[in-house]
Amino acid sequence: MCDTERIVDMKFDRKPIPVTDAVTKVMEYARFGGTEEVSINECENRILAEDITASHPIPPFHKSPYDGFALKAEDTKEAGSDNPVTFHVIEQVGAGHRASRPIESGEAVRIMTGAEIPEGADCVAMFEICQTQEENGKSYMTIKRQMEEGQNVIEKGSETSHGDVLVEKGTNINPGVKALLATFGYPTVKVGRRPVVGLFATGTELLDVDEKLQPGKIRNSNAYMIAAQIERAGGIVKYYGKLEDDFDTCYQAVTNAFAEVDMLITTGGVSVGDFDLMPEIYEKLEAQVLFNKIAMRPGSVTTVAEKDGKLLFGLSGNPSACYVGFELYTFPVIQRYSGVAKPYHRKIAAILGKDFPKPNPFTRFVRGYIHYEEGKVLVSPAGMDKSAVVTTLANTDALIMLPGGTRGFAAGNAVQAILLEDSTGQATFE
Ligand SMILES: Nc1nc2c(c(=O)[nH]1)N[C@H]1C(S)=C(S)[C@@H](COP(=O)(O)OP(=O)(O)OC[C@H]3O[C@@H](n4cnc5c(N)ncnc54)[C@H](O)[C@@H]3O)O[C@H]1N2
Ligand code: MOO
Ligand SMILES: [Mg+2]
Repeated sequence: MCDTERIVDMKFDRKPIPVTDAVTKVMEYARFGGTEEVSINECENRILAEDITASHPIPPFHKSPYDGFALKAEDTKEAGSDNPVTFHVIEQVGAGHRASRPIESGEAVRIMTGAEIPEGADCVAMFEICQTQEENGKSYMTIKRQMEEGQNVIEKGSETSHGDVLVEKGTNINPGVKALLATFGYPTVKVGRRPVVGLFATGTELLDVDEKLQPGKIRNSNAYMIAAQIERAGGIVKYYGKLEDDFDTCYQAVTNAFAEVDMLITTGGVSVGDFDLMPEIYEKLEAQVLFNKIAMRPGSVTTVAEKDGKLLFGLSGNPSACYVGFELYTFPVIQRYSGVAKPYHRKIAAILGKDFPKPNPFTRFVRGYIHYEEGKVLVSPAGMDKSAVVTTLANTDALIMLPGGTRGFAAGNAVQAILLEDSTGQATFE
């Protein structure tokens, strides 16, 4: 048998594997990309590579939650509506300042929100319940209510103690995490490196976004879509442009790019057509094909190969198949590289919002969107459900995962929805 016949034979000899097996195979080659130190100003949506530990208690001192007077509660024990008790106001303390001396019985300090409670004081009476007067150049304050020890005092360490682990490594840095980094004095933070993900679109039919439509041609939408998916997943896009379906050009371009990136994505040319060149390219590259057929729709032809520990993702050319293939197989690899503790998209139980009567011989990932009704989470198909469809994707933020061997679903049925725009994640695919 000559080489061409052998390759052609291999092309058609594809054994579909279950989705979970495909995910497992890919993740065997997914690795953590190491760490780097970034400024607090540039760490949004990066992944913590160190635990955030309280470097001091919060608050770091007993502090006042109100503007008022700090005093000894004991001094108010006789106070009542008919029995005002008067205090000598010895000084005024704003946030950022401290009282110059401890207070004595009968004394009060005018204190502002956020200021340290003076030594000797054990409560704060809000301005609203106090009356003030001046006499002979001295300030006095009168109160007609009893105060309790500890009243209106935020105790040192009441929020968190020194040494508490507050955010674990592997967590996405959101605005709240940034607040903690600043609180505990982290001008820089250790995060996971982001992978450089190379990207090619293949297909002689592809036009650039600024080109006029021509007979038989279409604009290259997958490159823009995948670039945005890479960024949404936390990767750095290295777009190499589009390639015509010519073996030597494609082989050379893929070989060169593969050496420069942490992983490479191609779209198109993975099926069995005369101009589907990717199978031959993997062969010539001597890459190990992990799978080239998956028991799923869309994206059954999604192919993943490995060479020297790096992954090549051969995503389908059909836009919906390409989109789904990325979210199932490339997304968790990018997440793992970046150090995300839970690298898979979060899957939730939801109620199907519209009928989906199509039978599902294989696991089907219907592009859908989440909505809420009467406190319930619903997910509805976003539109036409064909592999070649592009328009439905604009309205997609979830994939409705319908098991193989089912005969269609009706509105109201319980289904599983894979959330594409939720950074919580989950530790396993299932
Ligand atoms: N005889 C068979 N034919 C096909 C099979 C099969 O098993 N046997 N599988 C079908 C399935 S399923 C899919 S999915 C497609 C996969 O095709 P390829 O991945 O080889 O992609 P292409 O042939 O290059 O293109 C398919 C389709 O997508 C359009 N396309 C390609 N690139 C882009 C892009 N960057 N932006 C927008 N659209 C793009 C292309 O024009 C084609 O229409 O194969 C089936 N065939
Ligand atoms: O791979 Mo194709 O997308 O199954 O439709
Ligand atoms: Mg094809």
